[in-house]
Amino acid sequence: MTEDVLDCMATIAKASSEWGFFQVLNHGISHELLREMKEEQKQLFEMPFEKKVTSRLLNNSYRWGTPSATSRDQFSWSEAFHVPLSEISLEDHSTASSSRSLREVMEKVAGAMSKLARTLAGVLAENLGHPKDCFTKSCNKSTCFLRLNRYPLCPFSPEIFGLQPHTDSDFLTILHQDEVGGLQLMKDNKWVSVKPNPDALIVNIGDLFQAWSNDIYKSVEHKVMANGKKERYSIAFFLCPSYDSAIGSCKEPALYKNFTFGEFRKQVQEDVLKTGRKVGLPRFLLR
Ligand SMILES: O=C(O)CCC(=O)C(=O)O
Ligand SMILES: [Fe+2]
Repeated sequence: MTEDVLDCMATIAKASSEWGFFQVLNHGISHELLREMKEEQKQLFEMPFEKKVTSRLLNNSYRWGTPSATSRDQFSWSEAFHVPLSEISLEDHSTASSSRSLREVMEKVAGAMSKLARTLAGVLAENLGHPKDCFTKSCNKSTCFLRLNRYPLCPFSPEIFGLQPHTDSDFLTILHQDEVGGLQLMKDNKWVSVKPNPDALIVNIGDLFQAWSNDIYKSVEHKVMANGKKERYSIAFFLCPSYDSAIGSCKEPALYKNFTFGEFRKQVQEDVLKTGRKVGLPRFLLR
């Protein structure tokens, strides 16, 4: 490996420890493809709400806001399609069949982001002395998913979130945001805005990678602020393993109990149901 490559790998590892977030340039996903994706995404979301809710589009993957919210501060002013990669190309039996061009573009974006996510996860695993594919082996097309997000302009901004503060329940996320802005991440107890850069993709470490790395890499809280003037679009790829995958710590002494991704998801869902909030990793700490 050349010195440049080693430097780049060290920079990725440092950012994952200190920020839990970084941006990548020269990521191999063309502007043209990302532009086409946004166009398709716009057309999809421009359908009437009624149709999005009832017509089983993209295998019934439509979600809006926070239907269970009981107060303004629990609400997310956004809507999304949340699609496992294995379902992008399936016939969706919807009454308003989503277009073939949308599915084709999604397939391309998913393929490219998946490759990038695996490369980056490989770099971060090797940095801790483990084989590149030691956990991405258990990530496949039915466990990873793509989320298409739309943040409509919001008359109640800035009191309302576009997306509630959260950490991602995966290994690693690749995100493409448009030029509007609004994404913020937590650094040293302060919210920091992630300025849109049309050439960059955003990468963030998820809860599973934090547990596996024994807290060396950080799964950092982030949120999206609603915007009173402009709607915003983003697309995210989530690198997830199968539910039966064990997420042990790769170092001793381990900070976390051994748990499977399925157990983690179940606990998150129970906490959200009971308290309205995800607790996440602290539930699995050994002491
Ligand atoms: O839209 C964004 O910028 C962030 C999306 C996000 O955090 C998520 O989908 O988990
Ligand atoms: Fe997120």
